Order: sequence, then C-alpha cells, then structure tokens
Amino acid sequence: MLETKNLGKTYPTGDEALRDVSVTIDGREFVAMIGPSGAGKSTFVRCINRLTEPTAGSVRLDGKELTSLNEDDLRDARRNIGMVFQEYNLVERLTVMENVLSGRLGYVSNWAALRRNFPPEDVERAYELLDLVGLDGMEDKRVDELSGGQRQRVGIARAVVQEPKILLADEPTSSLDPETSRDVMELLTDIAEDRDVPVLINIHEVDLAEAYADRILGLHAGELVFDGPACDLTGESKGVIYRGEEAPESAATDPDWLSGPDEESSARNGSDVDPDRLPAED
Ligand SMILES: Nc1ncnc2c1ncn2[C@@H]1O[C@H](COP(=O)(O)OP(=O)(O)OP(=O)(O)O)[C@@H](O)[C@H]1O
Repeated sequence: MLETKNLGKTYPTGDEALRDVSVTIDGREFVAMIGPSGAGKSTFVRCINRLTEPTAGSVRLDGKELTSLNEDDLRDARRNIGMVFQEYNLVERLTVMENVLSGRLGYVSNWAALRRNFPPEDVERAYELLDLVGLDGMEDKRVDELSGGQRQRVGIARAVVQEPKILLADEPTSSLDPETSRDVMELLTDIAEDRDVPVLINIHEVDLAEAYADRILGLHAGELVFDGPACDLTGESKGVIYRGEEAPESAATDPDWLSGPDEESSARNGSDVDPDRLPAED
C-alpha cells in the first residue's frame, strides 16, 4: 500500500509544486493523475521514489517511510517501485533483453551485474514479460531499432521484472500516437489486474484516463482537488481541476471532492536526487 500524507514540494526556485497531497493507493487499482500543465503531476510521481526530493510530508510504502531513508536503504526500497518514463530511459545501444534484465540489477551483486550474469530464473522471468508485453522473439534486437510503442513496452517490462509493489508511470503515453497510447493503457490495466500490483500514472489525455483508470486524482496548482472513480469525473469536476473553479456546494458531503489542504504539514529540507542513481535508469 502506498500512502502519502501532506506531501509537499517547494523547488529551490521558490515554486511550490505540491501542497499537502494525501493519497492512499492499494490493491490492484489503476489510478490516473490528471491536471493542467504545471499542476505538479510529474513532481508527485517523482517524489514517491525520491527522484525529486519532497520538502514536506511523508511517503510510506507498505508502512515503510521512504522520505527519511539514506542512500543505501533508498536503493533497496526502489526495488519495490517500478517506474515507466515518458521518454523510455532505455540504453539505446543494448538489446531488448539487456534492457529488461537491467530491471533486476538491484537484486544481483555488482560483480554479476558487471558481467551481466543474471540467474536463469531472472532470464526466464524476462522472457515471460517480453511475451506479456507483445515483444516475443525480439529479445536480441537493439533498442535503437524499435518504434516508440515498442520501446515503451520494453520500459514497462523492465519495470515489471523488478516485481514491484507499485508501478509508477510518468506520462507514459505522451510520446506515442493515439492507437499506441491505447495499447499501452491496456497493457498497464492488464498488469495491474494480472500481477496484483497498483499502477499510478500521470497523464494529459483525460479521455484515456477516463477510459482505463479505476480512479482519478485531479491536481490543480499543486493541490489535490478531486479523488474519485473515473465515472464521477463530471464537467464540473473538470472545471475545478483544469480551471480552478470553486467546488460545488455538495462537495462538503461528497467524499469524491476534497475540501482543500489540511493544516498539519511539516517543512523539511531536501535536494533533488541524481536520476542516474536509480537502478532502473542505468
Ligand atoms: N526542477 C524544477 N525546478 C523548479 N521548478 C520546477 C522544477 N520542476 C518543476 N517545477 C515547477 O513545479 C511546478 C509543477 O511542475 P510539474 O512538472 O510537476 O507539473 P506537471 O503537472 O507534471 O506539468 P506537465 O503536465 O506540463 O508536465 C511547475 O510550476 C514547474 O514550473
């Protein structure tokens, strides 16, 4: 279970990108975070694995606080968090299989990693995932020979081979054409269901979020202004999320509407983490 409490991020420039965002994600939920450009969607997703350091609040994964972990413990904790990136973050000159297996780097010794010596069960798992993402038979192709959609499938297989407790995706469809975007959303839905792992994505295309996600989180100017099932996302709620309109009066009694930040945030200093240190991005 992922739990953020009063999560906040103020960048060194003074931009307050997130304020008091409290969210719980559990089970095999497929959750989509939407909001206008600059609302803080990427910042939220990246604060969970501390690719961006939060400056207030807490992030717990299965009860373990992540914001206070030292570098070694953070590296271990990140094995439990799969991450899919907008621009794939693959190693272009390596093969599909090598990229997928890089998702297991956090589990093997440095020596084995250097020699790319992965246990047979990891290789078997990687083949199984290539099959799942529709890249069966493409294991020896270099990534720079693949289309965008195929690359994103490699990125997803690499994240899932980690056997994460949660899968995060930072705008996974924004570099893809509409049809490929739908394929990727379907794949993420299947993964949430079949692998019993919650998926949290941030996404610009509201229609895709509504079509595939179980639950929508709406951010406006760094604040969570909607949290509810996709079927409850009305024109009014979109006005609140995208134009900062006032929530309707019924919001006070409706659990899908959030009344605004809670007062108990605690300030904490931090700096951005070098993304190169994340094993999945190597
Ligand atoms: N590295 C940074 N340094 C300073 N400010 C930043 C940094 N990254 C993001 N911001 C600011 O934080 C706010 C939230 O940005 P973020 O990228 O999280 O929003 P977003 O909702 O993901 O936007 P988009 O949909 O355009 O990607 C914006 O005001 C942005 O300018």
